[in-house]
Amino acid sequence: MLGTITDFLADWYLVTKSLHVVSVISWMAGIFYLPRLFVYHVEQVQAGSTTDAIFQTMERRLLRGIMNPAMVATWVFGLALVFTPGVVDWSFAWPWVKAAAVLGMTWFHHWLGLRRKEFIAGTNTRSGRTYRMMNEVPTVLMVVIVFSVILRW
Ligand code: HEM
Repeated sequence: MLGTITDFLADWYLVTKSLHVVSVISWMAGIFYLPRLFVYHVEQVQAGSTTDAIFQTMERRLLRGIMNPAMVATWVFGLALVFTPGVVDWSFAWPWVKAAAVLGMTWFHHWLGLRRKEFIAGTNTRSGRTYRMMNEVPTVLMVVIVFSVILRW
């Protein structure tokens, strides 16, 4: 049974990896853009206005329509790669570094989701500057992830 699954994963390795990268690109597009929307939302938009409603719609569609499915797909195809024979050697540092950075990225995604709920409730307390600074978190994590998965130390 287990042999059948690993054979299947080995046969589909390059397809799984392509789908992983496609999902990653979609997830990252949203993860970089949503905090930018929050910056404009805080700095330019009056709570309760029509523009507020438009921003909330854009934020909901980005998170629910793109980022959530893309994150799930990234995890599914990424874990399929982990279980593909010969892909990950846990005696190296890179899989651990990547795993830590990916958990950080997943935390950041959920942090953005919580902030979106505050915008809906009209209780956001964070400044545009905070959202600008938080935008650097996924940038740093992305650099760490790409270097670890490609250099494979
Ligand atoms: C969510 C959990 C994730 C898991 C479990 C995971 C796991 C993996 C594994 C095992 C590989 C295969 C490495 C190989 O075949 O050489 C891989 C490839 C890759 N991953 Fe992920 N990954 C995840 C998320 C991410 C994220 C968030 C990014 C980017 C921000 C990313 C970027 C890449 C890239 C670019 C490759 C292709 C590397 C290459 O072919 O040399 N992954 N991933």
